[in-house]
Formats: sequence, C-alpha cells, structure tokens
Amino acid sequence: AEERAAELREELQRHSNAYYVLDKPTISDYEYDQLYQELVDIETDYPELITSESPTQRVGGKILPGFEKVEHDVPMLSLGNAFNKEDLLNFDQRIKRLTDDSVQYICELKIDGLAVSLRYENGVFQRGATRGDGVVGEDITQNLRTVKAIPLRLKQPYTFEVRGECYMPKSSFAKLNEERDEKGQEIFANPRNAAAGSLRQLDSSVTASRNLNIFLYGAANFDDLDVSSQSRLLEKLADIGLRTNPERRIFTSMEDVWSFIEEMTEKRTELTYDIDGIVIKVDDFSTQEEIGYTVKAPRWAIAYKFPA
Ligand SMILES: COc1nc2nc(N)nc(N)c2nc1C
Repeated sequence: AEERAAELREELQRHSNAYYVLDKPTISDYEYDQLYQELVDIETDYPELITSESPTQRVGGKILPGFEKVEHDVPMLSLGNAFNKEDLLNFDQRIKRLTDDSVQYICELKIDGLAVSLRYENGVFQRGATRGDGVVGEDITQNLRTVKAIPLRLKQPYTFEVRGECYMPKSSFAKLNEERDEKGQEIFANPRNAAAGSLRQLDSSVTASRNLNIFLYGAANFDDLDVSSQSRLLEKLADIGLRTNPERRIFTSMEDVWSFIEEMTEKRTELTYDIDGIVIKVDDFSTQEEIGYTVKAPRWAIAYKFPA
C-alpha cells in the first residue's frame, strides 16, 4: 500500500503539472479522478501513509483564527515606474551610464494580482506568504496550497524561495461576481481585489473554490539553481515544475522594448488575465549586481505602467 501510495502521488503530481502548469493535459479528468480516488482509498485505510505533499492534502480542514506574520528571508522589492517612452529612454540612458556592457533587457508582463513568496525546502512546499510591506508578510500557506498550479513538490529537491503573482483569471472573476450578485453579495471591483480577498480567507475551502492561478517571476537564495540571468532563471523554474508566463521577450534596444509594449497594449484585452504593465529588467545577473539597488527598488529594473 505504501509503495502504491507513493507511485500514485508521483503520477498525480506529473498529470497535475501537465494540466495546471503546462496547460497540456496528459490524461482525461476521468482517469485523473480514478487515480485520485485510489489514493484517497489507500489513505483512508492507512492514514499513516498520508504526506503533506499528497494532492489529497491541498485543502486544509481547519479554519485559522488569524494570519501569522512572517519575515521574508530576502525582502520583496518594489519597482520604479515609467509612464511613457521618454521615461524608458531615460532609464536606458541611466543603465548605459552604469555599465558598459551591450546590455540585454528582458520584458515580462506585470500580472495584476497579489505578490506572494513560496518557500520550498528540499523541493517540498513549506510556506507561502503575502508580500506585506516587503519585509514582513502574512502566512497564507494553507490558502496557497489550494492553488493547483503551485506544486507541493518540485521536480528537484531545491531549497529556496520563489516569488510571483497570484491572480484570478478574468473568466473566474466574471463568474464569481455573477454568483455573488445573484446572492445579493457585494461584488469585487476587479480581479486583483478578488484574488486578494480570496487569499485572505481564514477558511481555505473558500480559497479552493475561487480558481486562483499563479505566474512565478523571481527567486531568492537560489544559488542551488546555478543560473546567470533572469531569462535562464525563468527557464529553470519552468523545468522544475513552476508556472512562468510565456509572453516574455529579450531585446537589446529600448526602441524594440517600446514596440513590444505597443504590441502588448493591443494584445492586453485578449489575455485571460489582467496585466497592469510590462516589467523591463537587465537580464544578466552579474550586470544587475553591478548596477545595484536604491533603498527600496532595483536600479536595474523598471515597470512601465499602462495608462489607467
Ligand atoms: C525584480 O523585482 C520584480 N520583478 C517583477 N517581475 C514581474 N514580472 N512582475 C512583477 N510584479 C515584479 N515585481 C518585482 C518587485
């Protein structure tokens, strides 16, 4: 039974990764449910075989009295903002003054959700927290465990923190507000508020019902991963089972960055999730270190914000 339980956990994690992270299902829902039920039956007969990373343990039973405060191992930074092309050209000039490399920029979508940090220890999801003020956040582990795109065990036994944006897809937001409106409940103003409200639930079964998703974009204490740039970090995160956003591009000229921004300004309405800007970062990590940080934000990155 123990061997079969471990086999089922591994197979369910693989299918779950394919479906929720890669968006490429490998078996039918029916087949998945059969395997899942087999694991539930074994765990019911042998409760001592239940492990924290079993997919049957995603929705916690207990209702929390409140949220514990947690201090981030490495502070979660904020970003300087740009509002037009001139701001970006000025940013480019500042960067060129601080480094002589022919710098490469990586552009990533700025997802309009809630910034969270996930800590993995030896590949197992241990703790999830909100950004809070960047130094101290709130422990929302049991709510983040209900987000199916968050693997409870990575494909490699790494110990590090990943950062990303937890969000509610536009379709789930519309459906949730329709249901709330029908019940005479107050509706959410936008998907970001709905995601934040869904993650600040003391009862994780409510969170589980909200169909949240996540894109990871950064990490802390990730020496194990041995990556030399942001673009390689994102590839590595995807390789080990974490969900990253595919709409990312690398450019060497700010003119090309601007063309990408114009392209995404058009494409924005077709995305299945809200974005509030584009984040432009120096891609190479050693160049990032050379450029450094201000008191609260990296000097090597800027967030272009779409007009409200
Ligand atoms: C380097 O720091 C950051 N990088 C980011 N990248 C993306 N894609 N989205 C963000 N919201 C974001 N936020 C911060 C503070």
